[in-house]
Amino acid sequence: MSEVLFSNEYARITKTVLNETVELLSIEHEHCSAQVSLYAGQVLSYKPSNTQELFWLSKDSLFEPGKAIRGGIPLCWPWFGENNKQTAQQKAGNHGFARQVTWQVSAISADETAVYLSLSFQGENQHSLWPHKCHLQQDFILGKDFKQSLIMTNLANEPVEYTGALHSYFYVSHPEHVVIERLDGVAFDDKLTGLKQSQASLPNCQGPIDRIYHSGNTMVLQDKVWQREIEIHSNTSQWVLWNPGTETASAMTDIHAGGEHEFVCLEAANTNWQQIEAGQTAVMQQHIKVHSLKR
Ligand SMILES: O=P(O)(O)OC[C@H]1O[C@@H](O)[C@H](O)[C@@H](O)[C@@H]1O
Repeated sequence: MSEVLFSNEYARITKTVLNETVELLSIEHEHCSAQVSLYAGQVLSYKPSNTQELFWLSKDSLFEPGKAIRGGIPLCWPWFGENNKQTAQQKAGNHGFARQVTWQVSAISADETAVYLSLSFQGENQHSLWPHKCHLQQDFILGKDFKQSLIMTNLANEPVEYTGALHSYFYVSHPEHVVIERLDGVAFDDKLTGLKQSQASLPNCQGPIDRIYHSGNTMVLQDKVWQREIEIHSNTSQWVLWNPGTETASAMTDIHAGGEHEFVCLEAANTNWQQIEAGQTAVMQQHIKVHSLKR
């Protein structure tokens, strides 16, 4: 079942019901096409015209209540990874609840440059470790480039703390053929060994790899076989680089066979607790540009 949500001379946006939990928006514009799930408020696809897909989506991804969708850009919020405030009595799943709730469309428009889409979510008592009242908005500008802002408003009467990430799964020819030279020499915490503030050169992005790099500098992910560069600007303090490698991926039911050879996650993240004062707003954002290196 499909319904046209928006249409003008520049763009057309339709909503399709996938199942009882998941509704998908399909976006068509002269400069790009994209797909966004209202469940999880998650971009699943973005394809600038005349180039290939930017994001990877698992063929075995689950689209079920309480499960995260594997691929695109899941939101890790209000905590990234394991919540270090959890206790034996109060357990917290990985990456918070924002990727498992339903978002609403709050605005859509389009002009010759782009589609402007805003999604929102308001909640309270979503998790015993994070019972606060909050409002989230995601603003997307989908044109020749991809822009995403996560706007977090604290509606509680006291300060709240969050960590988070825009967990982008970039579609690549193979992690072995991907280099991110700008991560060379940047101090990182290695989540696989537990070592903090390590330094090492990064010959490619072959998994297993799971690192928190302490840098907010612009990154360029270079795919030597597909001859494309993905340039990512963010306003966050860390970059998380993740690929599970074959052993871990084979044990994950929502990654299709060999899927780990098709993506590299480079996540714009704030992995240290950030405070938002009562009534105040904070923003995590990324701006992604795709360049072809083909002559
Ligand atoms: O399986 P999840 O919860 O989506 O997490 C995937 C990965 O996400 C990354 O951000 C983490 O650094 C990894 O440690 C984690 O394994």
